[in-house]
Amino acid sequence: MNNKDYLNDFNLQRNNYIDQLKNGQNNILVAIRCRPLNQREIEKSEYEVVRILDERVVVLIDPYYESNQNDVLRKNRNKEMQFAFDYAFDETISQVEIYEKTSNFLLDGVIEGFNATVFAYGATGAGKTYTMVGSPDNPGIMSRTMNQLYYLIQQNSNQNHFVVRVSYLEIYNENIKDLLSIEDKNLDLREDPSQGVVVAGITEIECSSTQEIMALLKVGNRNRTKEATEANEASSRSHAVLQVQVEIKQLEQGPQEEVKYSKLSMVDLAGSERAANTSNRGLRMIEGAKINQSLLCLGNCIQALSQIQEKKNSNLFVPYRGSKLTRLLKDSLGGNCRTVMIANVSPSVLTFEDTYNTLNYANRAKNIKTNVVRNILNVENHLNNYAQIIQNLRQENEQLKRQLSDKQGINLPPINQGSDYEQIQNESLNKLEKIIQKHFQLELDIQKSQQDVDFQIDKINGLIFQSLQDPSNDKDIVKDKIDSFKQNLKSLMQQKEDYTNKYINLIDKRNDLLTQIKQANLSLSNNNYIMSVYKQAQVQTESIEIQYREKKSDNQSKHKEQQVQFLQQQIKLRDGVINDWKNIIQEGKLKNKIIYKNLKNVEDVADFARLNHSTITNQSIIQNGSPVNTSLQHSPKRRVQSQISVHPKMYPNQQQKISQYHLPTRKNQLSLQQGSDTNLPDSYSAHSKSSKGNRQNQNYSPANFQPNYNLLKARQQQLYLQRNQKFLKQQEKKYFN
Ligand SMILES: Nc1ncnc2c1ncn2[C@@H]1O[C@H](COP(=O)(O)OP(=O)(O)OP(=O)(O)O)[C@@H](O)[C@H]1O
Repeated sequence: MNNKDYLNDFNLQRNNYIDQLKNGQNNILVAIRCRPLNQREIEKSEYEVVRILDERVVVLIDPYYESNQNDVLRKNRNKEMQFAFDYAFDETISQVEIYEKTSNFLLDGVIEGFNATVFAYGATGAGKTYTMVGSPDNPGIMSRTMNQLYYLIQQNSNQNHFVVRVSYLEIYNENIKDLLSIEDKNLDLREDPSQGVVVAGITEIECSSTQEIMALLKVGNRNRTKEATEANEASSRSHAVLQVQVEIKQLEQGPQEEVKYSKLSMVDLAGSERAANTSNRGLRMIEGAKINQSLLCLGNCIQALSQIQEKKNSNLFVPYRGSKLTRLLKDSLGGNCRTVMIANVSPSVLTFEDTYNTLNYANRAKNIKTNVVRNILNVENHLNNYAQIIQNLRQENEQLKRQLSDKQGINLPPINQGSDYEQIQNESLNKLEKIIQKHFQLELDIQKSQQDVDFQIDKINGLIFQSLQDPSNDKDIVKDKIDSFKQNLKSLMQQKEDYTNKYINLIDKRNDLLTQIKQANLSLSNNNYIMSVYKQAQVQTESIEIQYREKKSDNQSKHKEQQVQFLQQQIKLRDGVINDWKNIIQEGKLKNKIIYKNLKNVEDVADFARLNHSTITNQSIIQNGSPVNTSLQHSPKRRVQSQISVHPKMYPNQQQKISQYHLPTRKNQLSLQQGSDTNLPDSYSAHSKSSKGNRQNQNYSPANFQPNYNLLKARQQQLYLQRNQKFLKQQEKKYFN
């Protein structure tokens, strides 16, 4: 097989592998990126010990090979070590190419609900941050990935609705810190049954463009823990994790709404160098140890996961809990996740040990069992070619440098050309940043005071309610207590109003801030930056407000529940009272019957009836018959007549007479008693059993005064209900005013 064939073979294998990754059969792609020698390294005339071949093989030349022959530990190392990866990139690879080859394919899965993770691994100064974040002119994987994500979202927006939320955190010395929050506190990890691993209380910002996310990253990166080490002037001492949560909702839903979630994690790991290598002591050394601990744990997890894949044995233990980093990335590494690791190395001879460690680490993650031996043969051929090319380029480079310095009159522009403009911009930026932070700090302070007052108001309201609820409390004591509570409430309400007004004023002033930002005429990137500072602060105050409202509505619903319980008790009480009254009514009805039966004269009937019917004045009811003349309603006694019923069948011709009936005098009461005679059956008769009697007197017979029990009952019930209502009103007044 010639070189061309085996290259084609390589590419074919790689494409197949990426296809398998896309289909979920594999879960990790490992790439190596070797950066160019930096200025310092060139100045020190350091030479390169790394060669990259065919975008796949890394050859590492051991500079200490000869001297190590006496070292027992290093004796078996080869002079040239070869490693094969899915991709290996040399210093000529552009930011866009590296993105397109390693990460672009992940995005199709992300908008389908699959998790994806991209790591940058490597020693300090090897180029991790450059690969992940890049520079404004040459953005790295994070920004390009987000661009593609928003592009795909736009392409799919007619089928799905997407929400993108971003959080940015760092893990420093095994502590998690929110990089998008002003508050400097450690956050906890929690395992949520539906959402997987979550960082409790982290700021999540909904973003709609890459620019917004990059501006947030800029803010976050400023908060990141950095220190100068010997190897890197601005060495990141923490692992930085940018997590992008994507919520995918189908626009046309069936009866059951389906929402997919995916998490895209982009991780810029802390330098993997050994603590000894950077001459670090004390705290720096502890940092180094912690960094190494979590990276080791990450390596163990990756190895366990690849073994699960290899052996098809899902029972193998994955030590996620060994570090915060692996706990956080648990569902990004395992399950439905596709992981890309970009291991960064420096070609310099001085970093040989770090490079060797990095390549071994990456190799553990991706132990490609392809025909390495055959490749090595070809590698050696290539190696010679590459060495020659590099030699040529070096010479060319030196020549150009000499030409440049020989040229008279050409002064390279100073690096800080245009510094006046930059200085003004920076000053404005700093000034605006301070103003924004001061403003939002004030908002936060007012918000907190307002919430404190609100909390006290709720507390007092609760106390009032409690005092009212306890029936055993002495009424006067309760009244005194409530009066003093009310006094407090009044002053608190006043305070609350003052704070609310101040808060409203501050919110109005946000517009002034925005105008100030506009008037500062900042460059586009500075403007983006300051707007993200503004947005971050705004989101923070708003999220505190939302958190408070949620807490308050929780409290309110608890309070409402208490009130409902109390009212339910009241209803029970009322039902009990009504039942009691119903029984009394029943009893009263029976009693009435008995009383009516025992009434001795019409006067008594009238009095009793009046007692029970005092408010019914205009109704004339004859039971089962026609109404009695209602013209006789002047005196209470006459009124009684209108309510007395006579059976129409008994006295068909006497209706008129009855209607003209005048209440009997004392004189004829006797005769009524003696000569009572009616043909009324028992059910209609008030008290007479006799069917004989004088027709003359029958008008005066008590039998004619049949009481309307239904009416009585209705009236009684009406009265009792009125009394109950009055009672309930009194109760309400007592408890709620
Ligand atoms: N591929 C590259 N091309 C050009 N310059 C690079 C490249 N990679 C890294 N650099 C430069 O090397 C320096 C160190 O890189 P970087 O800060 O990315 O390292 P790092 O691995 O993130 O280090 P640390 O772990 O200490 O944060 C930077 O000045 C960066 O611009």
